[in-house]
Amino acid sequence: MAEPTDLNAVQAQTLIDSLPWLTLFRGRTIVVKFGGNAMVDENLKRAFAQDMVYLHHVGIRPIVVHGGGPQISAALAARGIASEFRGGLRVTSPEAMEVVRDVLTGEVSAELAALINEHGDLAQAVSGETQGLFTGQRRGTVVDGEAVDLGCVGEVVAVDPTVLSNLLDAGRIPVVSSIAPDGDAPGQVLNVNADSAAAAVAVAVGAVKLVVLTDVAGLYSDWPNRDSLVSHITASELAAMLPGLESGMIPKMTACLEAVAGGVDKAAIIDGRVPHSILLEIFRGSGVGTEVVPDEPAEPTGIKAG
Ligand SMILES: Nc1ncnc2c1ncn2[C@@H]1O[C@H](COP(=O)(O)OP(=O)(O)O)[C@@H](O)[C@H]1O
Ligand SMILES: CC(=O)N[C@@H](CCC(=O)OP(=O)(O)O)C(=O)O
Repeated sequence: MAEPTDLNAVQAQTLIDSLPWLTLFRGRTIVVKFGGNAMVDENLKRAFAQDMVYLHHVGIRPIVVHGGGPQISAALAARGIASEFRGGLRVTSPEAMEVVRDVLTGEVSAELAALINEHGDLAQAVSGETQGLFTGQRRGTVVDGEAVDLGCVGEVVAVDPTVLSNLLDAGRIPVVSSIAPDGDAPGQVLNVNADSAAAAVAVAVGAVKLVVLTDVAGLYSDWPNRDSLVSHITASELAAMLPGLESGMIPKMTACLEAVAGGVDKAAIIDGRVPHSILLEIFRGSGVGTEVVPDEPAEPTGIKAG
């Protein structure tokens, strides 16, 4: 009988190394945010769909929340509408809102669900408008101390996770787009940043982890130099760093903070340009990008360190 080759041994070790993580995450819900910038490459989209199917088949309950910033900007440009971002959020006129909704729910969600469904009838696209999933509220932002009106932009102020838990219980993979009905103006919808929507979902379903795939390796403390990647940061360290962050990292890191503050064990920003990076994030002890964890719990009263 042939001796196992080194490659065989490495492959077997890789599988067995995932055992503790399979045990830990089996039956648990993980929310995965797939950013629009990581979504521009066909092969990456296909690899992402495979990863979601893999997680599903090993007994993890993935929920996908997707972005689509570059896709929305392209669709607006095709209609002669310029894109403007303030504090990482798109200024959204009522006319632009129609395009945002069409792109996110009509194109991006449908495409991601179809890619997953090439592996079986698994994915179901839903938006914040589906069965009362999200209730939104208009929000502006503050840039350089000045209040900025963003138009039809909102945040998720309430989540009814029933539609998501029903889908998960039925063995499906929900694919969520970040459109929310305006709770204060019936009939109107709001454009919600997808990182922020993903955090709201993660908290509402009691997810064990929020993983955000983007087009950088993680959070750099020396942006834009990219010499020092932050691999591990606590909630209070991140809160102190937030006011100095720029553009797309503002909503992303705010979302990580909201997720861990809301009871999610860990939020991770990882490089969506690396195929299957999410499998490394989930099935390896050390993360692959930036992990955000809650502050260390205070030492229980009455017990002294030895
Ligand atoms: N400190 C930072 N570390 C890493 N990326 C940063 C930082 N500050 C700003 N960025 C920018 O944030 C971008 C990611 O946000 P965004 O473009 O909204 O991505 P996504 O489509 O994945 O949500 C990066 O491509 C980078 O240009
Ligand atoms: C209010 C706001 O900025 N909404 C985002 C929604 C899509 C999104 O968040 O996409 P990414 O994850 O690819 O950035 C937008 O209009 O671009």
